[in-house]
Amino acid sequence: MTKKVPGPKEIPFIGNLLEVGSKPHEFFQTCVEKYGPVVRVRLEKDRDTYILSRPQDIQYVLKNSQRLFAKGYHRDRILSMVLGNGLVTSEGDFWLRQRRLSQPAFHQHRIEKYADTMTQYASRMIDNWDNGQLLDIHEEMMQCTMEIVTKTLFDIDIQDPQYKGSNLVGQALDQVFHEYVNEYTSITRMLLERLPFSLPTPGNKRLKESIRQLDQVIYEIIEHRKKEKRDRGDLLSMLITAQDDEGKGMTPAQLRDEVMTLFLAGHETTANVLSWTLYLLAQHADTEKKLVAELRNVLQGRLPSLSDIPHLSYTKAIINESMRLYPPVWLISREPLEDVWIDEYCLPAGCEVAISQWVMHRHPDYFTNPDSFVPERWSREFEKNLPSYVYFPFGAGPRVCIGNNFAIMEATLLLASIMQMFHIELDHQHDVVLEPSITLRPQNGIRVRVEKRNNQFLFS
Ligand code: HEM
Repeated sequence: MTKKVPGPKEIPFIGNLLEVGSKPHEFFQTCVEKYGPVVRVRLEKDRDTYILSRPQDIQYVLKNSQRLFAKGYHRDRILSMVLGNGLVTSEGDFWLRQRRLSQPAFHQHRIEKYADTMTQYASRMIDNWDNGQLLDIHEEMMQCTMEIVTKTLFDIDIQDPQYKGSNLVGQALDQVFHEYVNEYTSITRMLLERLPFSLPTPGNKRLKESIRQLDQVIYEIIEHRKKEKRDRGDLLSMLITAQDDEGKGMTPAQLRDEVMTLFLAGHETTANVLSWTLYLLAQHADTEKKLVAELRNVLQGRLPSLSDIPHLSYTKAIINESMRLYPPVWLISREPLEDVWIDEYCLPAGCEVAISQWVMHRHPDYFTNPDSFVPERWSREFEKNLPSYVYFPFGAGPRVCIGNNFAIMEATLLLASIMQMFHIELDHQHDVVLEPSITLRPQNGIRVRVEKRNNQFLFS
């Protein structure tokens, strides 16, 4: 016999939507605190959401993410239209084949080649900053990670004069990204999902037009590359040459979907890590001091490189702690393909199972002072004793992030490049607001003043 899953009272027709408001992450956290490890809430018209927060239940869902649980992205029509059937949105055997074909592009020895691009582009960004300048640090991180992903995906430098002003991939991708992510917040997306996408609203028209333009550009590049028949060292070259056991590669449509997916998945997430890390460092002078000491000791004033990364252990602890407090992906959602049992509770096929990094990473059972920024907690001993499936910024199981090593390398190199040259001061006139969209981002950016460190501080 199944027991009734505990959860907050719902209002007819709107369920718990009012309580969720613009802070679903906090609502989920309160539900777990109040009702325990399995909570039922109503956020959609036609199905319940079950929030799970016990490591063994999270393990069960994520490990069985292919056999028993689907990702359920077919419900998000706009996302499906932008990403098509790429790695993030596809399911079952199709996903498995694509994952196997894409995996070699992310092997450590392959992505290590991108380290120089990362520092080079970070240094180009920093060179444009003046001492004392006010800027939106999130905008800077978004631009820099976008340039890095465009170069590593397509071997295109969007600052190169030959690409400037022409209708090229960086601009087209940026346009789609802007229309999709900036114009469709989670609330508008939830409402729009109920309307036909064929409705000629200005937003729909703009999104469709930018996707059309982008498709044109991407298909041209793919065609040109296929004719060129040489490995340019970028991710696209790898995807074009990848073949399955039967010697079959990806069709142009599959390549298009994977390229779009990698661009979107690999760009804003890493920018968010960097923005939140800089935001935290600006509020923790002691941590900043220790970080600068490590950078000074390891780098001696030169730009960081791949071989420095193993020596930047405090930098790594800072990134871990920042992703604990501000996980760039704050929620993983799954849909059971059949009825599943979690203890004495039966979760029906087709419901939503929600697993939240925000909730788990701040869970008081696993982290002392869970809301405090303490990079020192990331000792070897602590990592060894931390139960699995409590800290998972990149997900886990078969659908774990394919770009996790790429992202950590990029975040480390960019953070080291920035912090050895600049001190970041928050602009206290500006409110930083968390926006839990698909990613956890600062809604109106983060305004800061950048102050150049003097050479004496750097080299003495
Ligand atoms: C700090 C940065 C990043 C974070 C926190 C992050 C987080 C995640 C998470 C949590 C998932 C799993 C989602 C789920 O299970 O439903 C995921 C999947 C994915 N990520 Fe990332 N990601 C990051 C950077 C990147 C980068 C740089 C790339 C590519 C260049 C990338 C490409 C992907 C792809 C393709 C998937 C889908 C994998 C699959 O289902 O097979 N991500 N990411």
